[in-house]
Amino acid sequence: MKSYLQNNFTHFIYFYNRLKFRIFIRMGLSLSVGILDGFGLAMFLPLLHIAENSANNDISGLGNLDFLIDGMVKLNLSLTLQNILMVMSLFFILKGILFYLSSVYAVYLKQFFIKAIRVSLSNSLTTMSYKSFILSNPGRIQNTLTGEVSKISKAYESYFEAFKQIVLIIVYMSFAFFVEAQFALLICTGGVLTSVLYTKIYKSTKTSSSKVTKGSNLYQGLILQMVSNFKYLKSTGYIERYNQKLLNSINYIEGQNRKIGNLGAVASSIREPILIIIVSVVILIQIELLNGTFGTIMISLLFFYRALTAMILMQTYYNDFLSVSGSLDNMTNFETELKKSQETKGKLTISSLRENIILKDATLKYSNHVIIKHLNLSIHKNSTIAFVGESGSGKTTLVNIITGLLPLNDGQLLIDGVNSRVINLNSYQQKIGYITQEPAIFNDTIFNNITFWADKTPDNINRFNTAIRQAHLDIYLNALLDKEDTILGNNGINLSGGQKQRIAIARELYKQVALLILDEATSALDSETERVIQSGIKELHGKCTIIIIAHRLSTIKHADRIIILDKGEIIDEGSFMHLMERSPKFKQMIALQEV
Ligand SMILES: Nc1ncnc2c1ncn2[C@@H]1O[C@H](COP(=O)(O)OP(=O)(O)OP(=O)(O)O)[C@@H](O)[C@H]1O
Repeated sequence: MKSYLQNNFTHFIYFYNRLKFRIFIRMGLSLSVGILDGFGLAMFLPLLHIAENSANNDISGLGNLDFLIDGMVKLNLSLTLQNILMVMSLFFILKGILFYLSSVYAVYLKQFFIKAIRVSLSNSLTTMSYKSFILSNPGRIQNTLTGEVSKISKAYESYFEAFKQIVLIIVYMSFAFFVEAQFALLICTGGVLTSVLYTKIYKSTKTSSSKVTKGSNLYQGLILQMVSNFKYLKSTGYIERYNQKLLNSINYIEGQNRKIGNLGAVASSIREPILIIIVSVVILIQIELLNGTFGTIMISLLFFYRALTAMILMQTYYNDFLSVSGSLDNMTNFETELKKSQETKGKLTISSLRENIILKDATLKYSNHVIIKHLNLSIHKNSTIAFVGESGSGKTTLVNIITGLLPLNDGQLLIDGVNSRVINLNSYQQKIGYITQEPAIFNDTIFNNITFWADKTPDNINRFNTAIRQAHLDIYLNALLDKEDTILGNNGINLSGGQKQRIAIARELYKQVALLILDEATSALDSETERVIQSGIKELHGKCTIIIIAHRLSTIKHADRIIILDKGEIIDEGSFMHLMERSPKFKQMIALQEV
């Protein structure tokens, strides 16, 4: 019972934190609708009396609701059939108006709630630290931000509908108690006894709901991997085997969904027969054993009919809520994890790189595994520096530190002498260009891909054309029917590897970055294009700071400095010629490449 209450309280707090006082406005409106409905229904009793005994104007039997009759008398309304019908209609008209307001407010609140969640999730994802991101499950992120949000919408809807029905049950029960307390008490006892039956159904529904959410997270992960590895899976014939994993996952999720559906079917089909049996037994007791009067029982029954309908609805909505409550728990945990995964935000904004980037005694670990060890490095503005070393020596990690993606465990990253911890990293990263082996291509036009959705002003078009020329994309672009408005397709599916890289290079040239990272950037280019790009980069030599991660040592001949990394440490550095002369390791690397 305690955990039952705790669970529901947790959910209420979750909703309250996002809706605040609005929750109570919604509840207040529902309550008012219920009360007006009760008043309207209560008018049936004097109506019954008039019908039974129209000559005799002795109207009583409303129990504690007699004040309604008194109110009419005070307003000088004689208790005629017309007046009673008029007052009753008035109550129902008012109820209709409030019902409308309540429904409109509920729609507004739902939109408000879902929008707040979507905005908060996308903001939190934007400011999530890179380290947390690489340790997280992409399937879960995808599933939570899309499918799960829709389920949360359903959870919200059913939770408040159930809540509303509870309010109505309380209102109708109170009216029934006012009219005939003994009868009401007997029915309630029966109601409480049956609710024990439902506890088990609720519990199983909740368990299955959590399993559906976990299954969906896994399923989304599998889909994402299938899409990104589609070519490999297809060309190797592994796709059928991989598809079997998807099918297993689908079977699991749908098995749980079927269980939830079956439980719902059991719950809703036994509900009415049970309730009718209770009411019948209680009527018999009331009339046969306790000598109750039929008139008051009829009005009580009217309220009970309303209360029982509300109870049936409440149980249906509550079961609906439980069927998606796993999503709500998942969302709560996900939001908490996202909060913990936020990058630390310095305040100082950077407008350009003025002098240098310095690493002082830098150490970075993954768990307890030291990847970069007490490394010292100074990169001067507008110099070109290359990182070389065997696979796994820490080149990419080092670049990730320099770009502020990975915070150091020890030591300092200084940008123009300022510790990166006090810098607003986003302002620094806005000055960085990054060209990787797998360039980021968006399913949009060439213009938008390169300018990152800039307006087509004459100035921007000029900059775009210059970038296109420098990246040697002009011949390709001119041959296209839609020119710069050509859509590139998902992940640049319509492009060759070399074209993708040239688009990526053009984007960074357009951006006019202060620091350009080339991570094996020319790997997918043919020799001629590579030569052209190299000359483009050479053009940039001295105009911006360039860091190159290259396996092909021929591409870094013109770098000002080459840093040789081994197991996260700098083991040598110097110009190409310099290292050729004195570094056996470098000579060995060159020799291996010439083979
Ligand atoms: N997310 C991670 N969790 C744990 N260890 C990691 C993670 N990412 C990288 N590493 C480890 O850090 C070390 C350095 O990796 P890094 O990618 O920097 O090497 P690299 O020199 O760029 O290699 P390559 O030339 O193959 O790309 C490797 O031992 C790698 O296993």
